[in-house]
Amino acid sequence: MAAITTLHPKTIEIVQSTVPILEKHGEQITKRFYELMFSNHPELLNVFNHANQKQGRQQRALAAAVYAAARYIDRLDAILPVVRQIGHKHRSLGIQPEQYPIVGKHLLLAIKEVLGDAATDEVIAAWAEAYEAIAAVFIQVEQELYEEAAAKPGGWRGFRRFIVAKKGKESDVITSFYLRPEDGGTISDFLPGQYVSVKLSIPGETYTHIRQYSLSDAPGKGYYRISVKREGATAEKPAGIVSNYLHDHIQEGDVLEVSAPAGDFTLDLTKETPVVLISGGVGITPLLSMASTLAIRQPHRQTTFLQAALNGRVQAFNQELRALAENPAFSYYVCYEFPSDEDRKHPHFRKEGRIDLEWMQTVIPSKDADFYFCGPVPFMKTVYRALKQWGVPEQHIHYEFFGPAGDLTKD
Ligand SMILES: NC(=O)C1=CN([C@@H]2O[C@H](COP(=O)(O)OP(=O)(O)OC[C@H]3O[C@@H](n4cnc5c(N)ncnc54)[C@H](O)[C@@H]3O)[C@@H](O)[C@H]2O)C=CC1
Repeated sequence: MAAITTLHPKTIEIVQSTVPILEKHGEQITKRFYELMFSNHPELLNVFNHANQKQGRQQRALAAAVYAAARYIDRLDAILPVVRQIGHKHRSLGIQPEQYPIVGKHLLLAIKEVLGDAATDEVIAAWAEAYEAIAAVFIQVEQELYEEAAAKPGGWRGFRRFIVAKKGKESDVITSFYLRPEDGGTISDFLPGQYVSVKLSIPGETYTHIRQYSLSDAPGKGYYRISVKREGATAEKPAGIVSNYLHDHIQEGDVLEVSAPAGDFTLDLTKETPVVLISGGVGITPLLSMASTLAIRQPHRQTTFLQAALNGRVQAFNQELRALAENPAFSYYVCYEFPSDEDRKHPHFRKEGRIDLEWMQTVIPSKDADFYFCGPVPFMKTVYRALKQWGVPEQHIHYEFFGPAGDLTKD
């Protein structure tokens, strides 16, 4: 476990008393931070997701993480679960200890610039010290994760070349890629719910792109399967560069660079408690891996799977879930927001519209269960609030954000 540096009480006092001021300017500071850092270190654009930058999600996530760490600066062990979650992502991206001082330097420059006179030398020195302590915790946790991933049978560091052994359509918008290592070696096991990072050099793009995709099949099959939604352009964001490239240009026989599996949104297979898996759209991928693993490892464990999709055309893995539902311990219910006449004939179709607590209570046998969910952020907010309202304790609520973490308690 990470050894945590003890800071001077004065430093702690200055940092904690300035958190609210920095928070007020939070996104302005992190936006400026990224601008400054990328102009001095454009090579870091190979690592950071440019789309999340443009939408401001990365800025919000970084601001939230830094200020949370600063609030707990006198007891950093309280934020270790968050550090581990971010550490998994960093490990899959290949973040290195030497990148932390670069981030620190530019973060302080941005704080100085945005706060102006309020950023006295004393304040900046306290933040520099605090940042170093926070970075030390991240670096140590990440080193442990690198070692763990490399030490596993079939494990590796960094990226490994995988051949697309099979490409298959799962719905109008989702396509699966079955990946086998080019070197013909073994691949490490993973926990259902984990993801891999995929690194791509796309013709015409200056920098490489890295994206995380959940593994959608059970472990132990000799391949990794990712299932990618084609991200079309919307009012909020342009079409996804990577997802469209994968759909349109990556074919069977092509090579992708892939990280070892990572992530802490995982199903606890040592427990026997009932499990409820709730998916929205492409958020089904980690949950299907959990359901498929349960079928192999704990077929007797009571499992309820709620699948929300806009309609049958964009609904993925219908056949796989119907096959799983042949097990009497596995109940499967489908919720379509806009069902077609054909969709209404689906044997597991139970609800039209959006998922809500009232319906959840009619199909989920008991709130005494472990709940896992994943889907678009508005969907996750709905599910999270419903579970809280129902009285499900926080430790039984598990969820995963695709991309930078957000806050489900805020609108
Ligand atoms: N965990 C995450 O951060 C995830 C993010 N996404 C992203 O979200 C976007 C949309 O994903 P799609 O698969 O196209 O989703 P979608 O637009 O097909 O919707 C999936 C389901 O969520 C439901 N839904 C949407 N808003 C809801 C709300 N407020 N309350 C209850 N249910 C709601 C819809 O009715 C539908 O059944 C994509 O950009 C995707 O990458 C998707 C899945 C997981």
